[in-house]
Amino acid sequence: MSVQHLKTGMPASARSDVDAEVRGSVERALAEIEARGDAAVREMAARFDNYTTDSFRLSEDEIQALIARVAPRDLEDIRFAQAQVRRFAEAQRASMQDIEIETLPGVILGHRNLPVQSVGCYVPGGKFPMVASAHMSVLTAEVAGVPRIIAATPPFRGEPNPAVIAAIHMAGAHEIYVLGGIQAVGAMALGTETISPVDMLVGPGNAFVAEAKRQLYGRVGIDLFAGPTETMVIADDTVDAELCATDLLGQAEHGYNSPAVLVTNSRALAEGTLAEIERLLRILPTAETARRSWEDYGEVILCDTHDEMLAVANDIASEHMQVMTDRDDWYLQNMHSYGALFLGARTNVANGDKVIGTNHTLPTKRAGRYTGGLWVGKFLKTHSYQRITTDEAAASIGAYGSRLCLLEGFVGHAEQCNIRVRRYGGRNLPYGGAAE
Ligand SMILES: NC(=O)c1ccc[n+]([C@@H]2O[C@H](COP(=O)([O-])OP(=O)(O)OC[C@H]3O[C@@H](n4cnc5c(N)ncnc54)[C@H](O)[C@@H]3O)[C@@H](O)[C@H]2O)c1
Ligand SMILES: [Zn+2]
Repeated sequence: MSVQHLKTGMPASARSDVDAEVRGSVERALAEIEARGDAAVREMAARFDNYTTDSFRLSEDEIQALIARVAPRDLEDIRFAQAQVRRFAEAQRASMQDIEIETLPGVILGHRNLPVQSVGCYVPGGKFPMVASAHMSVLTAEVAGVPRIIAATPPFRGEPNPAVIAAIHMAGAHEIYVLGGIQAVGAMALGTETISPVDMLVGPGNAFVAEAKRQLYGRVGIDLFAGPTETMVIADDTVDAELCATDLLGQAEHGYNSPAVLVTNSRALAEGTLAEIERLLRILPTAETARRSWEDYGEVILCDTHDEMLAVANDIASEHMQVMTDRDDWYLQNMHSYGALFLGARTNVANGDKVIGTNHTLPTKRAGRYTGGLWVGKFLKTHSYQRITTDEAAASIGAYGSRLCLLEGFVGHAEQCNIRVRRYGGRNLPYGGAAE
């Protein structure tokens, strides 16, 4: 096997130092919010976002005034994107069925998919006002039937961003708060004097937001670990360096810590992409952050074979996987760990981020090994129920139950079964042996 790095990012030890620092600040900030509620939230909004207000919650009048500032074309585009997200989410919802079956005569087992009762959607907006994240969290929760949906988004350049607020409102949020970072997710999950706590937190965010959600997990549910954006391009010589460089930088611009990785079996494409990236970084208006991401986290990995490329890709489990090869379908069949796949040169991550209809909130930091992205199913809880409808079933399954309880030493449990065997059982048990 020959897998060769033509470019690497910062070493793993430096990355884990960064993680440890974030972990510490989040721990301290959440403890403050828990202890002092709104006062702590207020101080953090002033410190991290330089933002003060009488009420972090927007009134209906404030929401309408912000929406009135959005250009009609922009509102129309948001409506279009939301229609695509809704269409796919509704089809996914329909794929989840409640079931009820008779597993043995007189034994009925079933499950129901029930929505979480209240969710807090984080809509990021420190560096860019992320309009699309509103559809992904709020609208999807709405399709799932969540009765209370609240959303928080940071001020952008000192005030709530009109397009983001419009998208959150149009997606169906019931309460909107102008709050960012740890103070937003902390306040929604822990509750304060003015915000009643939610059952679940969802949505992407920077390292502070993702870590805060991770620490709050257990106290509340979370969708997944959706931290700083990552992208991988898997390409062979069916595509050119300009396309690969564009796709890598397109996502590296998210922040200073967004890994972008090229995996290829073509040395010419690898070297060409490195050169193209340098050229594009001289003209891309967001080059300042994209360059930092590329220098610290960018990688170019040269393999001999597609099998090696597949193994590298599954191991890194990148959030976005753009596949542009002579065998895209083979990758679709064989990839097992990733956030979402983008297949073929016509497809791209930006469409997936903003408009095409699949959810853009996706697992990062290798969480793709154990979860897919946010979807309507994440807002639904699958609860089982059971019912015994005949005397014979109560006695027969009870005989098994009784013996299996005693096998573990649970006499009280066994008695729950025995009392029913005595009450409902005759001597003729249709299955299983009689209790002694
Ligand atoms: N995984 C996904 O699905 C996905 C999707 C979209 C976006 N993203 C990621 O979301 C992130 C958005 O990041 P962003 O920063 O622009 O917006 P953000 O809204 O996530 O974070 C902004 C907040 O961070 C807080 N903050 C900033 N510096 C801080 C510090 N030193 N200490 C404590 N708090 C601090 C501030 O309160 C601010 O309100 C990007 O990293 C992007 O890659 C991920
Ligand atoms: Zn993106």
